[in-house]
Amino acid sequence: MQNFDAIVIGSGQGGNPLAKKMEEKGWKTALIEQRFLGGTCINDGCTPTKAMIACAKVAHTVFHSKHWGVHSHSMFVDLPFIVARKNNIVSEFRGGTQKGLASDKVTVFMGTASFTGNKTIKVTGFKGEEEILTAPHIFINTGTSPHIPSIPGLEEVPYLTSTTILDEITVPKELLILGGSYIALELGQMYQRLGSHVTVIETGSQLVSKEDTDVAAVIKKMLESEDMQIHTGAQATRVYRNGKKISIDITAGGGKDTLTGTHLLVATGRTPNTAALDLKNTRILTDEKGYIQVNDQLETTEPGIYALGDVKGGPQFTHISYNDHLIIYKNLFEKANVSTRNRQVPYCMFTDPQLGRIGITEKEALQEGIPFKVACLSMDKVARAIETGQTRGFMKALVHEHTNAILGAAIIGPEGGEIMSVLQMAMLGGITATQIREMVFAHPLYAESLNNLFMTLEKPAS
Ligand SMILES: Cc1cc2nc3c(=O)[nH]c(=O)nc-3n(C[C@H](O)[C@H](O)[C@H](O)COP(=O)(O)OP(=O)(O)OC[C@H]3O[C@@H](n4cnc5c(N)ncnc54)[C@H](O)[C@@H]3O)c2cc1C
Ligand SMILES: NC(=O)c1ccc[n+]([C@@H]2O[C@H](COP(=O)([O-])OP(=O)(O)OC[C@H]3O[C@@H](n4cnc5c(N)ncnc54)[C@H](O)[C@@H]3O)[C@@H](O)[C@H]2O)c1
Repeated sequence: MQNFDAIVIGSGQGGNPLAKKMEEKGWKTALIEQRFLGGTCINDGCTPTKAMIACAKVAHTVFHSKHWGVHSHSMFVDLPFIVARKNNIVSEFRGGTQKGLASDKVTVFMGTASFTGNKTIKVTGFKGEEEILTAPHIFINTGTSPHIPSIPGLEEVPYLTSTTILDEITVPKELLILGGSYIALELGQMYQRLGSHVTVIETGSQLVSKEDTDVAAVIKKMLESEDMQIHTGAQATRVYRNGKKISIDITAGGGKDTLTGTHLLVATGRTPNTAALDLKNTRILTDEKGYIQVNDQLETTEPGIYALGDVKGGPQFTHISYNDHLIIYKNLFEKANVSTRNRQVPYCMFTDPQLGRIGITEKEALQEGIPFKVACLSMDKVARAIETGQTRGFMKALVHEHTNAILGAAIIGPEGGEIMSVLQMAMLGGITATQIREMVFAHPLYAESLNNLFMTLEKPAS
């Protein structure tokens, strides 16, 4: 048995910085990882997808270059090169994580962690070798994996997930995608731009179900304008091999249809990595889906054991996992009293154009009975967007009816995530819509149009 002051399970976006900081503070810290250092974000999530999405944008720009008066006569997509470029970036980031942990002298165990008691953990290495570790403080950062829905026949066809598809070196000719949210739309548009014919099948009545209907409608229109086929309100009832292809029977709008493609990507959400942890040997409780229950300071139902990142449920983003580690660290080492309550949750869907989001939606404001007004500006009224030839999308902000405080925003447009961050900062600092309407921005930035966005509160844009 090896004794530590702290054990971190999972090399995720919260676990790595927390392990390093605890070691720096003199706590002897172990970190256990069963796959790759760096977790989902670096190895299967943000880094590889955003690296490949950048290539798809170049392909799209070259393919449509005549809109900018530039003619390119021959172009082809070199997917093996794109995948190799992505792998190099991933390796570099993974190597950086490894170096960082080593330089801070965190003891890394490669293997799968499971609890044998409340504060004892067994690590099973890749060759079956076992180590027992114990510590008074344990931090679970084991993340999530692709959720595979139970649809008749799905297990009999060779489906792809967001992890496996990224290593395909041939562009799928016809790509069927189950799901119509972040992963489905980012990867769907990416493969469409790289040369696939993409069909999205979403059970919900709209894409990106959490967003307002006008936001979802604009995203659907934008993707359809790139020839993606989108079926919403569609229930997949059966999946089967059809010669060399895969077919899916769907019911939608009271009718039936069969969709066929060469490949199938399942992007229907994530499931928490808690099964292997053997939590039954502890007093840690999970919810019905397996997510670990925590209080607003991220402590589980077992004192001294915390959960951070996706495995605790709630918004699943890298920056939230990172912020979780700050909450835990500050409370433990700086005697702070910070929590997840009222934390800002910004996010950006990296379609092109992007969807940048912060604060509440119109749907939520109505549910909560908050008096609000809506500022809305189409991207084809934004000078910078007209100049760069990227006029799809719109800016929308919810403003408090009486105080003019900004309650939330959705920016669909070029650099939508960056523009959203300007509003996020305003929300944090209590800067009102009136102040932004009159603020001096550099011309001609996209953000400059925040002046015009808030002018629409007095006079809607024509
Ligand atoms: C395709 C895709 C794209 C994404 N894009 C974005 C994006 O653009 N922006 C964004 O903010 N978020 C994005 N996300 C979400 C983001 O990746 C996660 O929210 C983020 O990685 C946080 O993860 P985490 O810290 O909870 O743990 P993770 O990064 O998931 O790490 C958990 C680690 O724990 C290990 N582990 C699990 N069980 C055990 C065990 N029993 N023993 C030892 N080790 C174990 C796993 O192998 C893994 O390495 C994306 C996700 C996906 C799948
Ligand atoms: N840019 C980003 O920040 C980014 C990018 C990718 C992923 N992520 C994170 O990863 C997580 C997972 O993303 P995701 O898109 O897989 O999941 P999600 O949970 O956001 O969406 C899953 C979608 O699949 C649909 N669905 C469920 N079962 C279905 C079925 N049988 N057939 C068809 N559709 C079905 C749901 O209605 C839902 O719209 C998200 O929570 C997100 O936070 C973030």
